[in-house]
Amino acid sequence: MVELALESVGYRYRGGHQAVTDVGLRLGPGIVGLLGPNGAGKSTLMRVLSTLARATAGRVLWRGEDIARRPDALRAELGYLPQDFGVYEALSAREFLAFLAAVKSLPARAVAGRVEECLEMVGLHDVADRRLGDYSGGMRQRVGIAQALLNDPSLLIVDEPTVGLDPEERLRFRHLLAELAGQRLVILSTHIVSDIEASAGELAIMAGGQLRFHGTPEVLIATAQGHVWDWTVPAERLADVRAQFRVSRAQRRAHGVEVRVVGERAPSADATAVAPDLEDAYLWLLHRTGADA
Ligand SMILES: Nc1ncnc2c1ncn2[C@@H]1O[C@H](COP(=O)(O)OP(=O)(O)OP(=O)(O)O)[C@@H](O)[C@H]1O
Repeated sequence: MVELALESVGYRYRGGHQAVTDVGLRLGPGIVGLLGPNGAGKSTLMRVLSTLARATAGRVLWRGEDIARRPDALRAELGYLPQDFGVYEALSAREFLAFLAAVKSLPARAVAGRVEECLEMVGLHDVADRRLGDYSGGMRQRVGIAQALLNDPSLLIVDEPTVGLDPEERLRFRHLLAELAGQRLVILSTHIVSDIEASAGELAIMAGGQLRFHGTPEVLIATAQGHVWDWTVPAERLADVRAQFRVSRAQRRAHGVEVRVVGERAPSADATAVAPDLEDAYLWLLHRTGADA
């Protein structure tokens, strides 16, 4: 049974900075969106879950076993795409994957077949002999996913994979991850709500090193019910409104700027209450837990 359990996990850097505090989570198959603003502690937590850093408090259990005691059991089933994934520019995707498959000790007779399967899965089969140096950002990220899939991992950890991608590549990458989930546990960290909006069945939201929410997007959205308003303001007031209220987005219209505001109460008598979406609910959560201060 694919299960990753975090019990009061904490991580303190050597200099003394407490990056993760008391995180408890139990995760099974499916896509989990790990969402949080920059500096929330996501990357640190991902490194702990990938056995690259050891929790300084609490423990992490993979299939019931402490990963600090038996890191290899998790590593054998882990696919990891770090935030700072780099490729060897002179190699082709096919060569690069074959190289990594050997480094990862895949059985020699299985390497060629598996490399082809992974290229196929990420849609790079037709360009697999091109130099990686000539790949776009999105294509490189797909190579990153392909290498993470080489060992057919049960646990796939992907850290901020859409940073630096253009909107089209971003979309394509999201679709790819959704297709790959199946029986795997995919943990996808991002600070962009739309990255996980369509795919994540579960959300874990961190801010200031702490877990602020864990549950389905629907539950998160329900918590913001009654706290979101549409309000049209003159364009010249926009800066003021932003300074005074939490604005989840603003759209210029012929008669002014339509802003969506989240908050305790209506920003003005002429604002209209509207149904929250995930972006609003995320902003509301950060606000009400004081994480956006
Ligand atoms: N090597 C380090 N030594 C000390 N503090 C660190 C180190 N790396 C990160 N931190 C701090 O730990 C906190 C959490 O950082 P982390 O990178 O885990 O956050 P994040 O949510 O992944 O943000 P980002 O998306 O910006 O990477 C931040 O305050 C960061 O400055």
